Amino acid sequence: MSFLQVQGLGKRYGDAVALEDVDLSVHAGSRTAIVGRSGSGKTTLLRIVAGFESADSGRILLDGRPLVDGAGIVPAHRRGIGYVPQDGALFPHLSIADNIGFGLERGDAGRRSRILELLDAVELDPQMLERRPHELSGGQQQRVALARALARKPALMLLDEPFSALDTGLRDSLRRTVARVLCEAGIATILVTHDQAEALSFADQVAVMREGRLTQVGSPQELYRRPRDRETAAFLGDAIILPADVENGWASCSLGRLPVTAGPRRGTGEIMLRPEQLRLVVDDRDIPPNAGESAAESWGRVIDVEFGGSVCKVAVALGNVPGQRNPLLLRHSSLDLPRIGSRVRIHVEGEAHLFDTPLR
Ligand SMILES: Nc1ncnc2c1ncn2[C@@H]1O[C@H](COP(=O)(O)OP(=O)(O)OP(=O)(O)O)[C@@H](O)[C@H]1O
Repeated sequence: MSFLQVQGLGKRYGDAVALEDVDLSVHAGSRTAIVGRSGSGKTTLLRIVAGFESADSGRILLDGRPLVDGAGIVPAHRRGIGYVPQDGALFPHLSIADNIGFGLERGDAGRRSRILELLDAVELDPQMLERRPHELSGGQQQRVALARALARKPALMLLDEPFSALDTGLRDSLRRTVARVLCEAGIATILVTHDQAEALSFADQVAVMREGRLTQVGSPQELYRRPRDRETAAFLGDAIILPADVENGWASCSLGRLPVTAGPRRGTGEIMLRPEQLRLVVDDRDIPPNAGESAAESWGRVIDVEFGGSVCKVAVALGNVPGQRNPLLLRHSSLDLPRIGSRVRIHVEGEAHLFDTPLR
């Protein structure tokens, strides 16, 4: 059974719809990421679950207990929910020890040892305990914010873009620490983020939010490989989208004849491939004029190369589609980058994905 259930949640600010009929289930001890563009309603959803905002309609149940049900609301401090905002929001006048121990009883004999235990869990040095927040780096402050939110052993942790102000290396390491700490404590977590790579690597359930609605919810693999539509596909990573004629589980497109996950559907529509499904073979020597007619292989000419370190981007104009306006953008190793103007083979691996949109 779901640990957190959000049912038909709605919220307006004046005429602006922030949330519309949002349903979400989160299992005990699991990690959910909510992704979506700026203004799509992610923070509003988190703040209503935390109890900092009220909903106009809908219900929220935590472990079977109603938190929001019509006019009835459990106040934020009675929900047993931890919340870490983007900037950590530490108390600037309190020491690190008192920030972490803020929610713990002052006279409690175990208070000091609990603070030390939390400091250790978030991998901070005990020498920092008497410092003030401004004497810590941004990443260290976010670790303190997490330790403070963990102090009262919440049943659910809400993280609102807690890594977004940090640079990439620090962000990755802090994300791994946070995931480990929450997993060890068995705390169900919802992370809000703009960053698709962060969502896909952190969560075991990803929910995509658009204009106040959850448009698709599923495992990271399912959403990445089987997005419902173009916009979700592009939001979760680079996508190669091509018109195709679909019949009997095969798609005929500018890259040849590809197997497609279409079930019994047939007609003309759009298929999607992820760039890692396309392998570019540099081969100037002997490409016969009818190359590209075989299944899952095509050929083209390199029109641009963008050096990007470990992964580079190669723009290829397909040879068998003279009128094609947009070149394909393929990923390639920096070790054997093709020259601009050279001819290449493109080999497609795995199945193409057909969007849910109706076929013509
Ligand atoms: N207090 C408020 N008063 C009026 N409108 C608000 C308020 N809070 C949010 N909104 C509006 O509600 C919509 C959703 O905002 P929300 O902050 O939830 O989006 P978000 O997806 O978290 O965006 P971001 O990623 O930029 O933080 C936006 O159109 C926003 O302008």
